[in-house]
Amino acid sequence: MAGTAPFAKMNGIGNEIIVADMRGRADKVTADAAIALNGDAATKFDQIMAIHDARTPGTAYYIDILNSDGSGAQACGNGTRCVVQALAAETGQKSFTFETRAGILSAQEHADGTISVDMGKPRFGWQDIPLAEEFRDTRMIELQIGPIDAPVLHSPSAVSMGNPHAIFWVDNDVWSYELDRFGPLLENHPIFPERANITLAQVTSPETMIIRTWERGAGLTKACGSAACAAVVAAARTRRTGRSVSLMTPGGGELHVEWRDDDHVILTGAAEWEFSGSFDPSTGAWARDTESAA
Ligand SMILES: N[C@H](CCC[C@H](N)C(=O)O)C(=O)O
Repeated sequence: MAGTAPFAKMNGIGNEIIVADMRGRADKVTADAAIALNGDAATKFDQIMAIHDARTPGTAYYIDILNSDGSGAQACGNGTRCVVQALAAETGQKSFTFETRAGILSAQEHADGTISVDMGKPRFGWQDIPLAEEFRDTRMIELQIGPIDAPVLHSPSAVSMGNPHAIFWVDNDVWSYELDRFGPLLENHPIFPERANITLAQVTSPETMIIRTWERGAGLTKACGSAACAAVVAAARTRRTGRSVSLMTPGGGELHVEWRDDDHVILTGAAEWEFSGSFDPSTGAWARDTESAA
């Protein structure tokens, strides 16, 4: 055993995040540790953002992202903001370049404490998302749930933000859908060979929308940053909104997404520290730091 590692329990507008400090060590946070931490009400989380030493010149750190079921994720916008806030508090630095399994991304903390993450360029090709079969136009794919002649949800847009997303457009109240019931079926639908994050989006104006997300590997969450990016890109592509949109999320928090003319998608929002502790990255056994005990 390589010894315990420090962690901070944080959230990105309600998206439950554990930032794990794995710098200077060769081991990884295991799926078993993730499942154990998620099984404890005090450390229940949506994603672990494990900060490792850099692998690539020009990047500060490699970030390994785990979902609460122990699976890996390529992108996590809300978690990346938490990582930036933790590192900015530690170092005084405001801008960072990270590597994740989806590639290199940059992020910065602003004077008002909000943080912007450059989530990179969206991808729309069916093999890139990925989908199991060819769709020439992923603005609307054939997929529905509910009675065949009166589907409850149908014809989502599909987008990769490094990770796979399906966005279902709803005209009426986004809260009226049983996403906890449909989420698992859609996440694991055979059309998504790597599963998918499932979002319901209600466009309320060309600059605003409300989203709810069932996350791949994590279930219902209070916010999902990459889903916010996917929803805005898909909404702009289908002329439902412009390219700069504020989103309300189930936790009550607001995110802002801008799909810039250079094709990069910028996610902006807050991050919040809750408490710190140390944990065993192989088992998930943990203890709260006494000075941060509530
Ligand atoms: N909460 C994250 C997304 C996690 C995505 C993950 N559930 C997956 O792709 O497997 C966010 O803020 O972007």
